[in-house]
Amino acid sequence: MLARPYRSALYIPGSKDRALEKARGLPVDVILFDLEDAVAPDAKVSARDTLTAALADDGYGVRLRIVRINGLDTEWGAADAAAVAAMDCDAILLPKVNSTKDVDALAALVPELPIWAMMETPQGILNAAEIANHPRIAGFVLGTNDLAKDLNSRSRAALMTSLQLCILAAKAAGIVALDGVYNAFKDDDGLRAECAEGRDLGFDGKTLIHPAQVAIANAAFAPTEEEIALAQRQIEAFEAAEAAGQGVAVVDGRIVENLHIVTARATLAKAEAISELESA
Ligand SMILES: CC(C)(COP(=O)(O)OP(=O)(O)OC[C@H]1O[C@@H](n2cnc3c(N)ncnc32)[C@H](O)[C@@H]1OP(=O)(O)O)[C@@H](O)C(=O)NCCC(=O)NCCSC(=O)C[C@H](O)C(=O)O
Ligand SMILES: [Mg+2]
Repeated sequence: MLARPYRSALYIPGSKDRALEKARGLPVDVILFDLEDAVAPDAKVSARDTLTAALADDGYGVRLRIVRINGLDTEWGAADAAAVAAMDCDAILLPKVNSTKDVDALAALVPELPIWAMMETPQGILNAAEIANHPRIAGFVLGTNDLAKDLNSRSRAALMTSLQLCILAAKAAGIVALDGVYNAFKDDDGLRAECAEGRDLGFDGKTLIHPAQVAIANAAFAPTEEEIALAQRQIEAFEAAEAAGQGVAVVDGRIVENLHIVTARATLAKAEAISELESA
């Protein structure tokens, strides 16, 4: 069983039939079916039924299906959670998680599904390590719009400490971390640059708001052909060095040790997982 890729995670308003239909044909790794911010208050209740029916019809193939509910402190949250518990989906996403108590509250309502946490409040960021270690938590999704609002910040640079705290917490706990959305959905160059930055920081993928963003994220978070070729050469060189009783190999003038082989094997496994997903 290969590790699943998380390069692209597209939000789809749970109230929009056309978008729910369109998503069945999009090459995304993850779908974030939204009942929260993408759905207007007067459509919140009917969106539950729309989404339940869409998921029952299926057609989403191997994509990971995650449903974002409204907060449990809202008038819709508890009923959303009960509805999602009965939906045909893979995980539930809780917005504005401040502490493990919020996760406990959802876990009590939804006993089976893995829980993902929106990391988008100052309190939540300060509690990132504890939240990541909660036994029901499977992934973090950065909510950079809410975070910028609460911090009264005006640039991505100002969010960097928060992004990195979440990545540290996620890596230490062995869970997935997805970067926030890029709001200017017609600015491909800007998205490409932000995806590259997110990849360099260590995120597993990027959350998206429009189908036109999918290919850019998929390319940015996949190993490049050069990275794959280098990983193969590193493994070959290291195995040859080991056979000759050496603990270190040299490739392209750089040392290659056991720890680099761990990264090289992870690169190949990710490339294989992507290839398997795309041919499914
Ligand atoms: C941003 C949009 C409102 C733009 O919509 P629209 O003007 O309709 O776009 P297009 O006409 O270019 O759409 C072309 C076709 O693509 C389909 N479409 C559009 N968006 C999606 C989507 N997200 N998923 C699936 N399909 C989509 C349209 O139906 C058109 O199809 P067709 O009829 O075949 O041509 C819109 O993209 C949108 O609503 N996006 C989602 C917004 C959203 O989910 N927001 C909430 C999540 S972001 C967030 O909350 C972040 C976080 O919490 C934080 O704090 O940061
Ligand atoms: Mg948000």
